Amino acid sequence: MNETVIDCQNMETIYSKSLKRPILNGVNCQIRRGEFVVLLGLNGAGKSTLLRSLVGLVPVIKGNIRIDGVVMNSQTLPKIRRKIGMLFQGGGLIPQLSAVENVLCGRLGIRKPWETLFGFPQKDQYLAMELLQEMGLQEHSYQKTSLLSGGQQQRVAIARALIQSPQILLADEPITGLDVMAAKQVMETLLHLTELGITVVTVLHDLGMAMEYAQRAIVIDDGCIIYDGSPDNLPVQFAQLNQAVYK
Ligand SMILES: Nc1ncnc2c1ncn2[C@@H]1O[C@H](COP(=O)(O)OP(=O)(O)OP(=O)(O)O)[C@@H](O)[C@H]1O
Repeated sequence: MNETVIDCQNMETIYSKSLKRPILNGVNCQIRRGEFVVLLGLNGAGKSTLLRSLVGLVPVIKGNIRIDGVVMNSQTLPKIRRKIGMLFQGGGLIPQLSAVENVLCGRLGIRKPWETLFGFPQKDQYLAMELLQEMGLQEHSYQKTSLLSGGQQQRVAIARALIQSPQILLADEPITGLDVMAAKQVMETLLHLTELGITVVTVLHDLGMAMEYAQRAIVIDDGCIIYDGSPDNLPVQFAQLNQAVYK
């Protein structure tokens, strides 16, 4: 479990005119297989940008990113993306489709167009049902996702990411807007994935959840990592951040 799967070396992203600096500047971090890492920081710090840069959605100007030992560039990006599942802010489900149809959408990047012309192969459908069962959503499989609760929708989104069999799952604020019980269910699901060897990196705003579930916390401020270590020290880190903001 000591193998590095995400390696950012002195990474600098595109320049933001409004910020008058690169959005991320000199980011160094190494994340191991099966680690559960939370990214924290104030609004606009650069957390989502860091997640998006790991799937090649943000241009990197300096330094490099290695995923599972492979340096990210235009040639390696398709291969790298197949290793990574992404949960976007708000889940990104198609509300008028059922839960199982949404999960199957996760196979679109893997199947060739002709393979899904008359529907998804039966093995994909079994896999989608199996994942919904693992998420405790079996009885909601054929329900439109617009009719599911926020927590249930988030678990459908996790199943959709998992149908690609990713080695890494990146989640952008997966518990925002959920009640405590639903948020805990999502966090427990993510924790369970790390026990299966999947690396989970998630943006959170909830220090309590970060301390309860994550192994490691990375705090970003103004595009730089200002803390990388145990989640137990987070209250101190945030007290310092707040002091700096109100000075
Ligand atoms: N494509 C872009 N071009 C220019 N600036 C951008 C771009 N994407 C993000 N930014 C800016 O970079 C900064 C960091 O944005 P980011 O979304 O990564 O922050 P965040 O830490 O995830 O914030 P939040 O907690 O509010 O979601 C913000 O000031 C944002 O306006």
